[in-house]
Amino acid sequence: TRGRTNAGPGGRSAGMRQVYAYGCSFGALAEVARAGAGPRRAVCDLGLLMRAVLGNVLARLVRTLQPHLPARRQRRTPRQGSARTPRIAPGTRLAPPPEEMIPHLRCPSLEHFRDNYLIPQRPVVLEGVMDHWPCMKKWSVDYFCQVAGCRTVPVELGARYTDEEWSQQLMTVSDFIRQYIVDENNVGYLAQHQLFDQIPELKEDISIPDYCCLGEGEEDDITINAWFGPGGTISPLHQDPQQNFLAQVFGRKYIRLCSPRDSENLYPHESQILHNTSQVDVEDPDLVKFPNFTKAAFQSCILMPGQILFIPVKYWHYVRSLELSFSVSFWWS
Ligand SMILES: O=C(O)CCC(=O)C(=O)O
Ligand SMILES: [Fe+2]
Repeated sequence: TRGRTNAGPGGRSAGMRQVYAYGCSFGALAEVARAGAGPRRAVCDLGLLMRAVLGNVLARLVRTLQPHLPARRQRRTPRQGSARTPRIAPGTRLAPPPEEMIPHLRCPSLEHFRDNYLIPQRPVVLEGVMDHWPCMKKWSVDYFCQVAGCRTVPVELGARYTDEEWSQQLMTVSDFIRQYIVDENNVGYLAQHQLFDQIPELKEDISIPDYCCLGEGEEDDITINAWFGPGGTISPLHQDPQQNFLAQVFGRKYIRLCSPRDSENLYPHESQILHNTSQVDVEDPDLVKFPNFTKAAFQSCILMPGQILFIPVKYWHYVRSLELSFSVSFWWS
């Protein structure tokens, strides 16, 4: 979850979803009704959407209240001008942390994946696992218009969910496509949405990876999210509480990972809501403000169509789409 609401990026966490759900249900209902969906679908969309959009209201609430709350002890960020502020000559170029390649593997056996990646909690890119999923041939912008055009979905507006101007809006899939996919001047992200519960027809085009059976949880408890957007969407560096298979259907994504063992070098936000999100802009880090960021060890990849990235529990991840992209994530335990 991101600054989003389940456990993902800041805007995306469990508590936020709840508060948001209570606070926004009337607004969501009005939106859905306005969108003109049939009454049964509208009720179904509403339940799903409340979970997705609520994070927004809570985030705003926190931002509004934060200046009025007593100052917290700053553990990680040295105060400007304090003795601990690093002395760096103006113009000195600070080196960002180096990146290592994430290993790639073709259809490993269940045992091999379990012993070498799941148990030691190491990321890996799996190839050849989703080649035969129908989505690989079927899915396109036109197809989504046909199958889901009139359905209402939550869309994130603004570069990052951590930005002041970030917001979420409910709109139909066809409006989203018209405004943010066809028109390349705007960035909108249909992010972290349980589209496959909303539109079961689309679920037939994907499969739950067999490796999920290595977890202790039930298959029914796996959360499947859709991530659909143009090039340039960014999920800031964050961690989620479950194992994740991030499956890339079309488009490429640049992804950087960092172990939870490095959390102290990543300067998580101090607020409860964004505690799973780093304050550092991974691709343009302020190393004066966040000097220990250089100590963090990163692994990265460009996730290509047909590849599935295993992100272990609580592993930090940063994601930027390089072009029109559709990913499906499976959060499992
Ligand atoms: O693809 C993205 O933008 C973010 C995906 C993510 O954070 C997740 O699957 O947990
Ligand atoms: Fe995530």
